[in-house]
Amino acid sequence: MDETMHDKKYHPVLNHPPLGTGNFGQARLMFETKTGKKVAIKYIPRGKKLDENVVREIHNHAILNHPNIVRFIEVLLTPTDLAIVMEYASGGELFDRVLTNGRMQEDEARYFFQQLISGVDYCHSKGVAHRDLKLENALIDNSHNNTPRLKICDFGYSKHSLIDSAPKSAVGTPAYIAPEVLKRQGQYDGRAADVWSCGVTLYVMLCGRYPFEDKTDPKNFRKTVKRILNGEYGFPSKVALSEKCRELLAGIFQVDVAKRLTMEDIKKDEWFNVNLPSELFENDDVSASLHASKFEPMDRELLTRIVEKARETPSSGGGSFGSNNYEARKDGGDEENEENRQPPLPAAAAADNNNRMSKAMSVDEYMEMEEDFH
Ligand SMILES: Nc1ncnc2c1ncn2[C@@H]1O[C@H](COP(=O)(O)OP(=O)(O)OP(=O)(O)O)[C@@H](O)[C@H]1O
Repeated sequence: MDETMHDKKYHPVLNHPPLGTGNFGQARLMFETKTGKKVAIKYIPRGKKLDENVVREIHNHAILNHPNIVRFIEVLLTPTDLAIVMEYASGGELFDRVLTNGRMQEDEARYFFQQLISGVDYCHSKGVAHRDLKLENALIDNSHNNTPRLKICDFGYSKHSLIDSAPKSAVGTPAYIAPEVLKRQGQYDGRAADVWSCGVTLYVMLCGRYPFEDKTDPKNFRKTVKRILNGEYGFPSKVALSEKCRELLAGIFQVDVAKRLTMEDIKKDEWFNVNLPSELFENDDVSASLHASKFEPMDRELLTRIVEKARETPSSGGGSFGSNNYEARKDGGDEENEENRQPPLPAAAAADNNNRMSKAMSVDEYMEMEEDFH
């Protein structure tokens, strides 16, 4: 693997702050040198810390090709990082849209929910359960004639039904985790858990807060867990939702997985079908090919070889735009921008970007944090 390839193929957008920083690395906006096209590249520092999550993220993301999923382009190595190259979604996170504009009317929330379901349904049809669906992992792409398009991202917790072991671990983001996942009683169906998280996403768009938080003590994870396990939620008095919309949410928030709506049920739901764009559920591969001009999934063996190489101790020296070089750039003036990037947070619970309940990690980690906290 030629480690200078990255620098030849992509170059940075000058003075652009990082798109964001996750548990594993940092995402940056870059240009494809040949075409001038913008791409998002996620840099994950090389070394032994590159774990199974990263491998799964890459393998599962690489096989997906759908208009409502951020398109995976390729992985490359720099001397310091593993670089995951993806389609760039220019409109930021759906989370920020709710932060900025407040809760949505039913029509707008349905518009995004339909696209979310279209993307998740496609993932499931390819054997992939996402397991960390939330507003922060739903990006907006504004490049289609000013019609915002939802793009699911971050497959770091995803599982493939054939390749990976059946999901057992309680991972995800507390406010969005399904009760059977929280119970930690062995294997669960990742698809049903995704349905639950889609319901939480819809609720947050409509109500501007999380459904299972205790109103008087929203940051108390134990209380939230209890309410999730009991399927206990209500609606803010100021939010007037139609009966059909409430029925859909009630069908999704069924603690008993056997009673919970499936993706098929949601696709037939009356509220869901209002103004449903016909192309959303046409034959997925056909509709995908309409949107993504040519799609050749990166060879699985090559992917595996690159990730294996990335696990080796990084070579010294620079020349790349990996994490080490990024430090140098920060000194060059990005730091201030980076600090100012977050919009001011309103009081509403859904707007709390530092809320521990909106960060993905395992439930055990949360429990430990809670112990320390109390
Ligand atoms: N393709 C993309 N287009 C535009 N912005 C992106 C893209 N991918 C990621 N981002 C932005 O960069 C941020 C960091 O992404 P990243 O996937 O590294 O971490 P994360 O989703 O926050 O968390 P983690 O991977 O640790 O669960 C995201 O929150 C998102 O706002």
